Amino acid sequence: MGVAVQVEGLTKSFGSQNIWSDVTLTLPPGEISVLLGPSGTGKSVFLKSLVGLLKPEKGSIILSDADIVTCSEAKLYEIRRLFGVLFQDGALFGSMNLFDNVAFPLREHTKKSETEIRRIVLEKMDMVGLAGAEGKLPGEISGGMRKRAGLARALVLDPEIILFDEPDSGLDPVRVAYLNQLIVDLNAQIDATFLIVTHDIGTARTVPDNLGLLYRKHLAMFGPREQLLTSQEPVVQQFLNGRREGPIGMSEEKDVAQVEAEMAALAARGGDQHNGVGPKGATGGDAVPPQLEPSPGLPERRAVRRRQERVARMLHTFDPATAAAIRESLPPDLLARADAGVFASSPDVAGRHRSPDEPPTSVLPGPRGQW
Ligand SMILES: Nc1ncnc2c1ncn2[C@@H]1O[C@H](COP(=O)(O)OP(=O)(O)OP(=O)(O)O)[C@@H](O)[C@H]1O
Repeated sequence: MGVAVQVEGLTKSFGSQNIWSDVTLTLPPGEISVLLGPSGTGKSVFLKSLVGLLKPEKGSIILSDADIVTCSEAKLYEIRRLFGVLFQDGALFGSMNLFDNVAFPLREHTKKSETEIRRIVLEKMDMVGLAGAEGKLPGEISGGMRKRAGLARALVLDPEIILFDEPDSGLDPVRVAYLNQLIVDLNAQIDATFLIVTHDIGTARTVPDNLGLLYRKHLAMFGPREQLLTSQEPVVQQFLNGRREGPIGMSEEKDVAQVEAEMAALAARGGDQHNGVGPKGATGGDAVPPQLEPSPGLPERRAVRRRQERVARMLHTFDPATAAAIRESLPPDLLARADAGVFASSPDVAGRHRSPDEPPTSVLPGPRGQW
């Protein structure tokens, strides 16, 4: 099973430019989480902080009993081996064929024999659907295949956490659909903790167990997918529906009067309509579409039952819309226990973005009514 990553009070600046402050969330072990946010809100900076490539000034990132922010270089080197990272372009070496690209971490970081390396590389390339393409150069294959090769390389050291930086970038919608299925299939096979940064709303709606949104230098919200998909927060609704009307402007936030006028016009038109990126948003129709399941023949995702137990414990803390959506995902035994109040005093709310005592729908600090 993958490990949990507990981020607490994380703050990162470059000189006088604050990127984000006080980011607190837990990536539950083995679950798939998606982090959304307008361009430039620091999603990539967050990923780089998780692997210790950037040092936040404040806060902690705890996994496997170590704090990535403050641990020694030697410990960081050890911890990094728990991570696999899929960079945006696959980050392949152009002069090496796919076999050598995928074998690279094994040759760099292990003392395995070439026979063993060959077995592992072929197994991982098969897992990502690239069997037979070992001899190709990155320049000879499509963008989708390059992503798959990058993913195979991210898998070779058997990571417990995999970070995906915009896996859908540059891919057509069909390739994105295949890649999303591959991500879910891999999660079922290896049960590692996944964090995906994406702008793709269809991915955000259908792939993850948990969703988060970075906005205005803070984590606006992070929680079970149902919490964001049913959220009435204007910024969350605007983002998940990919529309212009709302607090998020072209390059900065808009003023209150403009947002109010836009929202009134939107309501007059009947709210969010189908926008071609998936089922309707929170104000209409199916706000919480079914989550992608592993392909036939693959094992069930072990994270599913763990997550059901986790969210059943949190059920009493959610607003009615979120609780109703979560109830639909729970098996009868857990529902019965939740309704009997068995979990009511449980402190276990992993995946929260704030303390258990605060309402889970609380969002950004900031002047009331600004968005
Ligand atoms: N090494 C660095 N030094 C200084 N500033 C940086 C550095 N890395 C990132 N930044 C700044 O941090 C901000 C956030 O960048 P980041 O790439 O994390 O955003 P993002 O949310 O991933 O954006 P996008 O969705 O467009 O990929 C940007 O203003 C960027 O210029």
